[in-house]
Amino acid sequence: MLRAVAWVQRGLFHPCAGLSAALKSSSGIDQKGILANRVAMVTGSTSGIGFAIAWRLAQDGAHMVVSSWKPQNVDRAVAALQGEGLSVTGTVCHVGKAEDWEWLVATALEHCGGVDFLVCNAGVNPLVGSTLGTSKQVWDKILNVNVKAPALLLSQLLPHMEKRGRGAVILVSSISAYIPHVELGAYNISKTALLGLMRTLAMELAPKPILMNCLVPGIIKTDFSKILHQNEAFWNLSKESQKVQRIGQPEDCAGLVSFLCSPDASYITGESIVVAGFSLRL
Ligand SMILES: NC(=O)c1ccc[n+]([C@@H]2O[C@H](COP(=O)([O-])OP(=O)(O)OC[C@H]3O[C@@H](n4cnc5c(N)ncnc54)[C@H](O)[C@@H]3O)[C@@H](O)[C@H]2O)c1
Repeated sequence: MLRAVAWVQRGLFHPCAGLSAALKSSSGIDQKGILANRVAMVTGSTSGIGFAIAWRLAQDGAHMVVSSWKPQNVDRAVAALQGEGLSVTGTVCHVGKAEDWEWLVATALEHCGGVDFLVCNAGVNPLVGSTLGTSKQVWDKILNVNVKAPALLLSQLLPHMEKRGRGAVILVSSISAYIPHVELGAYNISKTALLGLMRTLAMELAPKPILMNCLVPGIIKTDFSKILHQNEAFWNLSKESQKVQRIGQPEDCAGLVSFLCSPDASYITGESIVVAGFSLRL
């Protein structure tokens, strides 16, 4: 199986040994798996949930566009996927910066031929504290990265996605949209807004071949959630409502995203699917 990697930097294009092959593999040659011949873009995909998703989609045959705001992390993620013989293009993108997501879209179009699946995973929470004590600066950061960036990135990408036929967008929300974590107010609100964004776009995009769904993770063991999963009192309390008696792993989220991108999910849109070891309906 031909697999390839390219590492693309803004203003400085590094055609490493695999680039021409990356173009070939993104156009479908030698790719195998349920997502073969498709291109998937995951934001914030150099660690945690985003990386697990990128890994899984690549294992399932997609050519991956991985990105994050730190070049060294992109480098590491690309090398890890490449080490498994998977097909990947990596570039730096801070999703809160318009010039970065414009570059991300241009890179995917030029070097991968387009995008079929967009997973808006990058998210921030710079604040632990009172909601009404949140500064304008913090509100701006949280809403820019967590809510506006997915909408604006998709608005750039959508015309190109439609042209390629069936596509899927998955927004990564959070269980805190349903059960707000105390002291994470602005973050909770941003993740609730993502549910609204998904539902609205599912309606607006219904005539197009693009499916819109939300992944809603519970507590998943990553650097991002350290503040929660390393807090013994919090975890003991969580276990009481948690049905599956273990903390979630990033990989627990990845299979669902692969399914939502697969032809088996072609009649599913407008859904928010909780991956939390419990159900809000129980
Ligand atoms: N871990 C959890 O318990 C949990 C629960 C619910 C929702 N989530 C959501 O899942 C998503 C991923 O979180 P994670 O736990 O994997 O965190 P993580 O810290 O392990 O990974 C976050 C990734 O996003 C990247 N990133 C951060 N800010 C960025 C920016 N401005 N532009 C581009 N990339 C950026 C980081 O470099 C990293 O690759 C987030 O949206 C988070 O809100 C996480």
